[in-house]
Amino acid sequence: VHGHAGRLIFGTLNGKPCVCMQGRFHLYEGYPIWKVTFPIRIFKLLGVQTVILTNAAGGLNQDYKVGDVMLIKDHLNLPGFAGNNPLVGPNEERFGVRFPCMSDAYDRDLLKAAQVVGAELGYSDFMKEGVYCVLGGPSFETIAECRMLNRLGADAVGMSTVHEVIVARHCGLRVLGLSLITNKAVMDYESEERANHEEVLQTGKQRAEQLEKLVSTLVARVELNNNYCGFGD
Ligand SMILES: O=P(O)(O)O[C@H]1O[C@H](CO)[C@@H](O)[C@H]1O
Ligand SMILES: Nc1nc2[nH]cnc2c(=O)[nH]1
Repeated sequence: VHGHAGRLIFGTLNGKPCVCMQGRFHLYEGYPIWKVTFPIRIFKLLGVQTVILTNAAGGLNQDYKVGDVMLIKDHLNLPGFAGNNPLVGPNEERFGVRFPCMSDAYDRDLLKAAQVVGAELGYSDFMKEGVYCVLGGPSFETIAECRMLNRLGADAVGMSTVHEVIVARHCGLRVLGLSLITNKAVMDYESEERANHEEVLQTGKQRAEQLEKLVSTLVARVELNNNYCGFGD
């Protein structure tokens, strides 16, 4: 998508071997869903154990402000309700089971670790925890859709992440998800606000440094055998 470099960056972050996707594929670009999630399986084959997925999202929760960072505790896969799931088709037994569990999709220890690191960095005021809902896009939501999603239990809405999470969990990767609330979803017919991609990019730039700090500090604490040091004891 415009503004996504489309590169894989290999290196070390705070001493930990990492690969970063500079950009991602989206359903609305016309890719089949298996292609959208293909990089996750490549990461698995490269030996990756933990994935940190980030996104820009519209805030549905009325308590959220633009610039908040929501730790994803769960998701609503709306395209999945209509059969659009990246695991549809013959199951690749090399990666995982036919019917993977999703009630533990977002790793609770990693989420706790992100909260601890966020608090240490002084970010608690803008850190939240909530439910992310994926839609196909590329059109932003109508007012009625935003109201419905909020009633269904979604705190933020976007057009990515969930498919990658499903494939990551299928092959046993641990997942942390972070949504940057780049705009407030319009829920009121009197509102003059209009969702737009420019605001999304602008909010992203404003929080970029703090998000980098949050992720790099967290990565420093993740042990390669998937245990964590410094948390829960
Ligand atoms: O989810 P990411 O890729 O962060 O981007 C979000 O922002 C874009 C819309 O402005 C859409 O691509 C939506 O999914
Ligand atoms: N669907 C959707 N995706 C977004 N990405 C960033 N903001 C939004 C939004 O309001 N809605």
